[in-house]
Amino acid sequence: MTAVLSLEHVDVDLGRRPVLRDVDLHVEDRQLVGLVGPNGAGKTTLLRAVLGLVRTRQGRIMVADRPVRPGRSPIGYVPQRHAFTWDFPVSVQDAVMTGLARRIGLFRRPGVEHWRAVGDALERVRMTDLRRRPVAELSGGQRQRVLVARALVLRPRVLLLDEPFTGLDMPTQEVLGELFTALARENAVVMATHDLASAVHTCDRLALLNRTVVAFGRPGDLRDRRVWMEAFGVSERSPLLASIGIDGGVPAERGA
Ligand SMILES: Nc1ncnc2c1ncn2[C@@H]1O[C@H](COP(=O)(O)OP(=O)(O)OP(=O)(O)O)[C@@H](O)[C@H]1O
Repeated sequence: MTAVLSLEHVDVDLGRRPVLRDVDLHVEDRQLVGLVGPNGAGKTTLLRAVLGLVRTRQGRIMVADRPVRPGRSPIGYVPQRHAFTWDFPVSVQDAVMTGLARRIGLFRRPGVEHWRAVGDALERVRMTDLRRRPVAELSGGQRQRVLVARALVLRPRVLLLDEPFTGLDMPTQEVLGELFTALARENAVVMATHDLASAVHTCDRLALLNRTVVAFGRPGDLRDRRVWMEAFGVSERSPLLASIGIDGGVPAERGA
């Protein structure tokens, strides 16, 4: 199968400092890929490079067989929840409609087809019943769903999620993980996360990033503790290894 998102030999510098080096990553349709690595590994920079928001020094990024173009490639981006203003007096459906603002254009009102796209997106994240509720009244998990719906209104081929589990309790993480699994039946999904247990449990593939892709594979195949130690810069006594079942156990996972 061909990749819907591919990065080949990608280098990115920020402020003249090397941040990403020789990154290779290939994501197929209907794959849920977890992008994991320590603080400063370059996860956000990689997502921003895929969005065309930072310049690559060299290498190639292709989305749906075309070089990435900022704002034009079929990519849905779900920012971290704190990056969105939640105390603004708008309803769930209006917040989701902002995902179409660029397409609708300045000073034009949304048409029937735009409201249909909003309705479809809300249905996919199971928020139809709450569509008229002010966003200020939503829980963290519901807010995450609104942001996902806002990305889905553009009907992207690739969905990028930036730290979707941060600050959410385990039951909410589990329900969201199921949602992302369902979305990955129709889209390629790339999720940057610090939540290793959820990533191992939810994702089809993991990319271990530390300035470059240290390892890529099914969670169940990434059992060599040395690659985790190298990617995260931890010792073999680190609780990180135990938390993902590498320490003697076998990680539970989806789709092994
Ligand atoms: N605008 C910038 N100018 C220079 N360096 C930057 C800039 N933005 C980020 N960096 C550096 O690039 C590196 C990668 O940062 P990035 O935010 O991509 O990592 P991350 O894996 O997302 O980290 P975290 O998990 O902490 O969010 C860090 O060393 C950071 O200090």
